[in-house]
Amino acid sequence: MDAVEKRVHAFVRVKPTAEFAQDMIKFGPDNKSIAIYIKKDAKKGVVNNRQTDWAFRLDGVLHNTSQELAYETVAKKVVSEALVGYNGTIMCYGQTGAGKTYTMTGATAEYEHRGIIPRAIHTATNKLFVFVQISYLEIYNETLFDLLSTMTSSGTSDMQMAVVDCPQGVYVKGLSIHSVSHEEDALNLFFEGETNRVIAEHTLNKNSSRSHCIFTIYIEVRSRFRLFSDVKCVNSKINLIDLAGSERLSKTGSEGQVLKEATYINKSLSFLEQIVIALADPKRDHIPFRQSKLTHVLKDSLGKSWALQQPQILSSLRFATRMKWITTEPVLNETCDREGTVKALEKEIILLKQELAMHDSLANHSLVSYDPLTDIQIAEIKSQVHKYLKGATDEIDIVNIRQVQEVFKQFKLVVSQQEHDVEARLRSKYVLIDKNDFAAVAAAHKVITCNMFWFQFTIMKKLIDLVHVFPPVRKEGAGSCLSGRDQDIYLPSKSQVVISAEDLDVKEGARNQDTANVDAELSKPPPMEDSQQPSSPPPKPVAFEQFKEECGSEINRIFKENKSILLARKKRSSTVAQRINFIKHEMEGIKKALEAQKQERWQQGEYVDEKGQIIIDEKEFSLIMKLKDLKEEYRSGYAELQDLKAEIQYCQHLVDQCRNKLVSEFEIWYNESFLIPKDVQEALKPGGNIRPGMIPINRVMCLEEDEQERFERMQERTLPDCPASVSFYKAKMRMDQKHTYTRAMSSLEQMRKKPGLITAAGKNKPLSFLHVT
Ligand SMILES: Nc1ncnc2c1ncn2[C@@H]1O[C@H](COP(=O)(O)OP(=O)(O)OP(=O)(O)O)[C@@H](O)[C@H]1O
Repeated sequence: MDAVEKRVHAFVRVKPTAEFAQDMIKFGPDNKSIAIYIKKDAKKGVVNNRQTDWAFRLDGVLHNTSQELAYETVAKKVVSEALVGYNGTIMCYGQTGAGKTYTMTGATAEYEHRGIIPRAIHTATNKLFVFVQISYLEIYNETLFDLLSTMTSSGTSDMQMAVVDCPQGVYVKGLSIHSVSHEEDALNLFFEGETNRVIAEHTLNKNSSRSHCIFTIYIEVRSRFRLFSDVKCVNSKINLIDLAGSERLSKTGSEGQVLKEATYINKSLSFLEQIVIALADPKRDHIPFRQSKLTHVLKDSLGKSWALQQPQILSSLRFATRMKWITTEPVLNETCDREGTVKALEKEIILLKQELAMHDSLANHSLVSYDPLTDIQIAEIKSQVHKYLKGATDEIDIVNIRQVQEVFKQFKLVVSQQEHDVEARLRSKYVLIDKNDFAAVAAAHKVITCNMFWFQFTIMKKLIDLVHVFPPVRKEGAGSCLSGRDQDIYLPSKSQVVISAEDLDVKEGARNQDTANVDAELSKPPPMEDSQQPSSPPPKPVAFEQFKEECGSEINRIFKENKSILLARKKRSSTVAQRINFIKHEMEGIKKALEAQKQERWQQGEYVDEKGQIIIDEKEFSLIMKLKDLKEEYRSGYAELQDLKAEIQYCQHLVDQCRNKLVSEFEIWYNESFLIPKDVQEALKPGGNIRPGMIPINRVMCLEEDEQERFERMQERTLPDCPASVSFYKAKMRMDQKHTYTRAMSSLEQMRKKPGLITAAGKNKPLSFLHVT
C-alpha cells in the first residue's frame, strides 16, 4: 500500500442547491481551491476596510458529488490504513443543515445514498482475519452519552462515564464496546444508536444536531498464521465524527436551553479550533486537549501520535485549511495477543514438564515397566485413541514406551478397520471387477485355466500352410458388432488375428488369390488341411453365445449385473433431474408472486413494528416459507444428482471393463478352441517338441498389464523345458496406432527369416514377441 499519510487532509463538500451563489463562490480548475467574493456593504460607508475576497487551498472540493465518490475521496484510504494498524479520524464540520449527517450517515431511504459510516463498516467487516468492535458516543452539553448502552435503552447518560487518560491512550470509561462478527451486526448497532439518538432527543428535549457524535470502529488484525507462542496482532480504530452545527451565538439570537446548547457547542468547537492551531504550530509543547470532552476524547486521534451565511462558511473553511497544516506521526499499533501468548506458553510448559517427568521416570526406572500391558491398560489406550480421533480430547496419556507402541498399534487398527469398512461398503454397492476377481473367475473355468497355459504357446505348427491359403491383409477393418441383445459387445475384426502371407514370406501362389474374395475369405473359417484341425469353426456370433454359456458365463453375469446397476442409476438420475427442473420452475413462479406482493405492499404503504421490521401479510409469509422449503429441496436434489453422476461414471467404467474383458476372453477362447491344430497344442506342452520353423501367430490377447507380466514370467519359466533355445524379445507397442502397427509388422518381417514364435498382440495392449531360434 501507499506510504501512510502524515498530513491531515481537508476537503470541502458543497451541498447542492438551486440557489447556489455562483457569482460569489468559485472553485479552482483543479477542484482543490475555493474562492469567495463578497460585495462591499454599501451601508458601511465610503471608508470600508472589510475584506471581500478569500481564497482557500484544500485537498479537494466536492461539489455535486455522489456519496460513493465522497467515500472514495475522503474515507477509503483512512479505512484501509486502519486495516493495517493506523488510527484514523474523519470529522464533519459545518453549519447546521450543511450536510454533515448526510455525509457521515447518509440518507436511510436509498441504499446508494448511504454515508461514510455504513461504507466503512462494510469494508472493515468483510476482511478476513479482522475482528471488529463498535462504540457510539454522543457528547451533548459536555455530557457523555452511550448511544449503544444496554442499560439505558434511550441512550441516556450513565453517570459513571468519563474520559480517562492511561498509558495506552485515552478511553471513555463506561462506554460500551460491542463485538461484531458480520456487517449486519454492525449496521444493526449503528441504527440502534441512531434510534437512541432520536429517542433521547425527545425524552431530554435536546436537539440531535446540537450534539457531537463519535462512531468508533475498533479493528484488530491478527496474523494469518498463528505461530505457537507468537500471536501477532495490530489494533487500530477509526473515529467517524458528526460534529454539531457551528452557528454563531449572535446569529442564533438564542436564549434558554438553545443558548446553553449553542454555548457548549461553540466552546467545544473553539477548543477544537485551538487544538488545531496548537497542533499546527511545531513550537507548541502543550496542547490543551482536556479543555473540552470532545478534544479530550479525540486526543489519540488528533495528537502528535496524530468557515450561506458568509461568516460560518468562512470559519469552516478557515478551520479546514488549518487542519491541513497539522502533521501527525502515524504509529503502527502492533501488539501481541498477550492472552494467546500466555496460553500457548502455558501449554508448552505443561508439555515440557511431561517430557521431563517421562525422562526422569525412565532414568529412575521407577515407572518403566517391562511387563506387557494388561487388557485393561490396552482398553484404556484404545478408548483414548478413539476419543482423540473423534476430537473429544487433545492428548493421550503416555508414560512409557510400551504405551507409545500400543498407541501406534491402536491407530493402525483403526486405519485398517476403516479401509475394510470402505471396501465392504463398495462391495455391497457394486460388483467389483478387479484383477483378482478376473483371475478368480478365470481360474474357475477349466478351459480358461488350461488356456492360460496355452496363451504362452499359441503356435500353430501348420500355420504356414494355413497362411498359404489366407489372403494378404488388405485392411485393418473396423470391428464387427454382434447383433441382437449383445449389440454393445465389440468383436475385433478378423484382420487383427491374421498375419499376412506376404509378411510371412509364403509361396507366391498363395498371394495370387483373387483379392475380390478377401472379405469373403476373411469371414470364412480358415481351412485346415490337417486332419486334426477342427473341420469348420462356427461363426463368431454363434460361438459367442456358446462362449457365454460355457466359460464366459461368470464374466457375462457380472457384465449384465453391472449393466443393470448402471441403467438403474441412469434412470434415477433422470427422475431426479426432472424433479429439480420442476422445483426450479415452481421457485420461479413463487419469486414472481412474491415480487407482485412486494409491489402491492409498497403501493399500499408498509407497516413497521416497534423494531422497525416490516410487517407482511399471511400470504406473503406462506410464499416465503414455501420458497425456503423449495430451496432446501432443490439443494438436496442437486446434491443427490451430483452423487448419482459420480456413481454413473464409476459404473460405466466397470461396465466398459467387463465388456472389454468379455470380448478379449472370447477371442482367446475362439482362437484356441477352433483355430489351433491339436498337434501344435501337443508340441507346446512341457516336453513337447517345438521345432525351428514353427511360425508365429499374432493373436489378440487383451490382457491387463500385470497379467501380461505374469504371462511373460511364465514363459520364461516354461521355455527352458523346450528343446529349442529360446530368446525373448519384447516390444511395448500399441496396436491402435497405424504406424505402430506397421512397426510391429516390420518387426515380424525381420523375424520371419528366423524360425520362431510370436505371441500376444492386442488392441491397446503391449505387444510381445517370443522368438525361438
Ligand atoms: N450532498 C447532499 N446531497 C443531497 N442532499 C443533501 C446533501 N447534503 C445535505 N443534504 C440534505 O440536506 C438536509 C440537511 O442535511 P444534514 O441533516 O446532513 O445536515 P447537518 O449538517 O447534519 O445538520 P445538523 O448540524 O443540523 O445536524 C438533509 O435533508 C439532507 O438529506
